[in-house]
Amino acid sequence: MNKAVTDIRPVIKLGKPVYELSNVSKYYGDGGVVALEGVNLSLTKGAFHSVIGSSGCGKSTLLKIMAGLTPPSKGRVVLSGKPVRGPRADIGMMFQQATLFPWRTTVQNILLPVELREGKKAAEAAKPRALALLDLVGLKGFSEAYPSQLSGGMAQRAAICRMLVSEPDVLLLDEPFSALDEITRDFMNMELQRIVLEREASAFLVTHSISEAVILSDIVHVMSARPGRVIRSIKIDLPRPRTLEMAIMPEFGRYVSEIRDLLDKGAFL
Ligand SMILES: Nc1ncnc2c1ncn2[C@@H]1O[C@H](COP(=O)(O)OP(=O)(O)OP(=O)(O)O)[C@@H](O)[C@H]1O
Repeated sequence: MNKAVTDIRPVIKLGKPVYELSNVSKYYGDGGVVALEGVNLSLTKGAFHSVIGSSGCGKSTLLKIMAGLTPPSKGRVVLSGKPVRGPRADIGMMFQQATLFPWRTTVQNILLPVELREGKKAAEAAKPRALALLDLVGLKGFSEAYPSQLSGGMAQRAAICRMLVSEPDVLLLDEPFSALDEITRDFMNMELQRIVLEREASAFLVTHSISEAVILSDIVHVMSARPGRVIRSIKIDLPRPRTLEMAIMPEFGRYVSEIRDLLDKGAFL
């Protein structure tokens, strides 16, 4: 048996914990599908965390539980000292597809969460913030454009604005750029890093890509195959801001092989 896998280390803490998951399990149906079993995670304030694991190991389930979209069958999820029992304004989410409503303009799409939560007046008041966010993501001048007039990368930038408009402390990202071509995806990842650093937000990214996890994260959590558990949390000691050129550094290569080794062997034990 691979020694690294049996050596389950406690999660490395970088700063103040903002999210705490204790012993979280999730069973689907009448308990026939054990998606997660005893997951313990601690996310630190202002840090970029990612979770990687084989297909079906429970990554999206974990994210949905963290977002309050589905309850855990067992265990506790606490964010900023308060249990997560449903969607909250301090949690921002982004998925693989931008899912913008085609009949709303870009800015109307961005303001939708505010409108749904606080009404039309509050959404109108938040418009300058939405326009500033469009500027931040390089979409200045596209506020009145409809989704059909945006490219895939532009639509995902608009989705970033929609996630940020409520000024969440935590960003939960479920493979947000995996539908984009590689060049756009690399670029968007660097943009994401810039935004997260600028806003001092905490981020949690679900990804299938080892290099994406390493280039973006302070900590990479490796999950076992179903039922998913966090088998190892690896601190990535590369300087910030990260650049795509860092992928040729020997340390980068070492992190990638360590994670690949865990996924090849340990994650399937
Ligand atoms: N609503 C549901 N009802 C029943 N089973 C479910 C449900 N959602 C997920 N599952 C099961 O739970 C397990 C974990 O699914 P999940 O989508 O969380 O995995 P994942 O790691 O995100 O997968 P992928 O990497 O392929 O997207 C899978 O076996 C899946 O079939």
